[in-house]
Amino acid sequence: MSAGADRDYDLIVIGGGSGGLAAAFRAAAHGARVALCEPDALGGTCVNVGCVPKKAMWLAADVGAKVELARIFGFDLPQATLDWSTFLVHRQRYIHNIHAGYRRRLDEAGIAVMPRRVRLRDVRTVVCDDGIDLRGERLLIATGGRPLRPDVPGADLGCVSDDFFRWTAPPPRVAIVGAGYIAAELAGVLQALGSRVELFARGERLLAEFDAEVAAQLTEDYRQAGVHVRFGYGLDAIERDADGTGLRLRDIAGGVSERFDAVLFATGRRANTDDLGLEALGVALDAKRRIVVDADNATNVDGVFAVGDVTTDPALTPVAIAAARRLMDRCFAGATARFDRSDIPTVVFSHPPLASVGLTEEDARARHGDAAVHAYRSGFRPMLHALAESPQRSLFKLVCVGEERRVVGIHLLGEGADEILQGFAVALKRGITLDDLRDTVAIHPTSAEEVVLMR
Ligand SMILES: Cc1cc2nc3c(=O)[nH]c(=O)nc-3n(C[C@H](O)[C@H](O)[C@H](O)COP(=O)(O)OP(=O)(O)OC[C@H]3O[C@@H](n4cnc5c(N)ncnc54)[C@H](O)[C@@H]3O)c2cc1C
Ligand SMILES: NC(=O)c1ccc[n+]([C@@H]2O[C@H](COP(=O)([O-])OP(=O)(O)OC[C@H]3O[C@@H](n4cnc5c(N)ncnc54)[C@H](O)[C@@H]3O)[C@@H](O)[C@H]2O)c1
Repeated sequence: MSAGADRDYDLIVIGGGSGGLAAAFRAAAHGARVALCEPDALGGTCVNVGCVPKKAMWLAADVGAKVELARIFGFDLPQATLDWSTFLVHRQRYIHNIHAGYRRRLDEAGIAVMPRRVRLRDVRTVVCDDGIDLRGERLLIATGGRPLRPDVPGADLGCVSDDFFRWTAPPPRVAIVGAGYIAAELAGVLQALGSRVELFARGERLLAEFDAEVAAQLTEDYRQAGVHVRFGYGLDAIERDADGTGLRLRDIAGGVSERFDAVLFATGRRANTDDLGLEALGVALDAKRRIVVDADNATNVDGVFAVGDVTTDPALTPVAIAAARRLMDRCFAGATARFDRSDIPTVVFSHPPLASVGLTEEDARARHGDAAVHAYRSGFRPMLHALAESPQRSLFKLVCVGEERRVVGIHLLGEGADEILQGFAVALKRGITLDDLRDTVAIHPTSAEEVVLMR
């Protein structure tokens, strides 16, 4: 460990989000002297404007939908409408408790927290926005990303996901632009919580990275739930109505949409690499201005590392955390293991949720050839929805390769899929075959049993 002046550290972490905090805690646990620089709320995107408040809204929407099912079953209940201001107290109290937990753990770990925005002065020094220099043997950049707006006239009239988390009531009519994770998630939440939602996708499908059939079933479920989904939409501009009461989308053919109370852009994110002084140090960035890291999360500059959304790694909280912990184990505990980026499971918290691990059928065919790929699917109405005669359907799918039918992809859309996948993701990583699944006795009656009963 380095000796030296007060402001010398073994590690300086820039950014106190998922990756930065995980790194700071792990390095300190190995005995390193750590400084963590974070000008905003601890926890970064995930805790403040990402996974956590999003999941809270998803849970509220899910409860509301279940109340509607309960009314169909015969429970004597009024129509479920959420008073957002009441719920937001619960959501923000939960987040406040996370902040307090981090604060306590940082103090206990002896990590110096600098509530400062910083930039790199040289490969061992960062300068805080109050002019103070900090020196570190190693620098870890974990500055995450921010929402990106499309480059069209009137884009500033629209909102992004950060703004969504400041809303205190659902806008009556919302246009969502985009077709990725955030568009799919917020469309479901807003529709279930009382907005009328129209989703404008520029491509021909939702969730381009996910299995096409499963994404098509989600589109169908959304349409059944009342979400208007439009594909092949070329956005040209956002305009405010002459009387100032609403917003309209103009498409590239000159067509003008209906009136909306809010337009929400879910059109991707941009890495926070501006104003960090990276160019001057020669830190390599890709075309999207993300930091290029190797398998060890090292940049091309010795002693400068990066984790999380600011890098080319998948933008998921558990990825940032796992990469950070492995890196710190290597830096400060002599470990050699690397973060294994294969078969990362993920869930889109849509309504119903879509859980996925491994290869889509399309990817498997491209990688292994058509003849080697065998897809198995089970489309069904989950019991809860069948009882209520609600149209929502589930689609579970397995993608297998070779004679032994090794399972290389599991894609689950439906009630409970978010909680079902984790265990099966372990099995997939262990290299199971279709026969291993079939040899496992089903748990009945569940949705999960469909995974082991597929023929
Ligand atoms: C709406 C939404 C929902 C999401 N839902 C999920 C989900 O359900 N599951 C999931 O796995 N992932 C989800 N994600 C993605 C997840 O939030 C990110 O992958 C994760 O937060 C990345 O962590 P990070 O540490 O790389 O960056 P961040 O969490 O963004 O943290 C970066 C931190 O760096 C700080 N910073 C920036 N510049 C500086 C500077 N110059 N000096 C000092 N500090 C600086 C910022 O203030 C910030 O606190 C979601 C994202 C969004 C936007
Ligand atoms: N449940 C989760 O784990 C979760 C939830 C939310 C976000 N995230 C992470 O955050 C990342 C960012 O989410 P996101 O939904 O913003 O990005 P995304 O990359 O998932 O989707 C962006 C969407 O915007 C569209 N788009 C981009 N530019 C456009 C334009 N000019 N006009 C119209 N459409 C445009 C793209 O075609 C795509 O459909 C995700 O990739 C994911 O890694 C994860």
